[in-house]
This record gives sequence, C-alpha cells and structure tokens, in this order.
Amino acid sequence: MDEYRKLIQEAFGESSEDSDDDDHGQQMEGSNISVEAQYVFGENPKWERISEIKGLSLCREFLTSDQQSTLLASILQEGWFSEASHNQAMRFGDLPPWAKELSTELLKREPLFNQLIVNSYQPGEGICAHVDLMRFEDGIALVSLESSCVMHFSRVHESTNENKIPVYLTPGSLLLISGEARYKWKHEINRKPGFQKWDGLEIHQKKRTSITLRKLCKTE
Ligand SMILES: O=C(O)CCC(=O)C(=O)O
Ligand SMILES: [Fe+2]
Repeated sequence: MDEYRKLIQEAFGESSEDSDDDDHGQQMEGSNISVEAQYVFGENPKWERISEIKGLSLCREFLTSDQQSTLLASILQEGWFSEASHNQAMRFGDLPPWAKELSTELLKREPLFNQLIVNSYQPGEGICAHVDLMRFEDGIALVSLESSCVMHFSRVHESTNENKIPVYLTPGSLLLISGEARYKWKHEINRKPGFQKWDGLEIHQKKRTSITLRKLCKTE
C-alpha cells in the first residue's frame, strides 16, 4: 500500500496547510493510510503508470460497483442534469458531502479539494483537447463512471493526430493527472464514431459521467 501513498503524494504534494491539525496530520501517516486504503480498495488495488507520460497514474478498480451506484445516485439527487440541455455542473468551495467523502475518504487528500466538475455525456459526446486551466493547482483527480471510454493524450505543441497516447477508462477507474501529464499534455475524449477503439474493437457507447476534483490556486 506504500505505492498508493507515494502516488497520492506525487500527484498532490505533501499534506501541508493543515499539518497542524491532528486529525488531518494523522491521516497522512503511513500505517493509518495502509489500513484505511486497504479497506476502501480491497486487497490489491492495481495501479498502472502510463509509461509514455510522466505524472499519469490509473487505478482501474478504484470504486466497486456499489460505490459507483452510490455516487451516481448522489449526483442524480443534486438535480443538476434534470434538463437534457444541461451536461456540466461546477462547484467551488464547500463541496457536496458525497464529493467530500470521495476526496477525503478515498483520496486522502488534505487539504481538501475545493473545486468539482461533473460532466454528463450522451453517447457520441466528448471533450476537445485541452490543458486544465492554470487557476487550478497541480494534481487533478478524475473518476470515470458508466460507459468505458478512451481518453487521448497529446503533447501541448503537437498539432497532428499522430503520437496520441490512448488511456482506457473503465467504469469506476481513477486517473491521477499531475506534473507533465497536467501541464505538458492535452487530454481529450473524442466519442464520434470511429475514435473510441480499444484492442482493435470499437467501444459500445452508453451515457458517461465523470467527476473531476481540483484545488484552486491561492490568490494573494
Ligand atoms: O470527462 C472527462 O473524463 C474529462 C473531463 C475534463 O477533462 C475536464 O473537466 O477538464
Ligand atoms: Fe480536463
């Protein structure tokens, strides 16, 4: 489980601002994290590093199917997507309890994330290549729910369609994006017919939901 702690620290840095807070401080201590992380992830969470891209790590079985259903039910209850034309919700500051739980209980990140985006994609909908805004700190956590998809990474200055690195996101997976992966690579999801292929097979598209957690940079 040390690997898990190392990944979290690599992606989000040391627990800093709250280190004088006893509860929070303790959570980043080695043994506690092992016990709790084991409880949350089961015995063998499988972390993969995407070797071509520094700062990108993927855990395909981050959430159990029960945890995925609970999260989706919580999002549904928010009522953000009750109208078909609504496909994105953004929250700043105090996040809803389920998002806090995702961030504190599962990611062990202190201080808390204070920005949340939930994207709801119909089949065929995706997101254009982009680097997340600089007003967010390094270290972005992305949870993928419902339909599997392939997210493509390309270097910031690369304008051709070559050299894209595909990352396969199955339901319940967690992607940690930091360092070069966050600043030197763009990410995109092209769900138009023909683009969503993995292992030579086109992915059968259903609705997809993603949750991203970030921290706003401090404004001095
Ligand atoms: O939906 C996704 O998986 C990606 C979302 C994303 O890149 C973003 O909100 O910045
Ligand atoms: Fe993004």
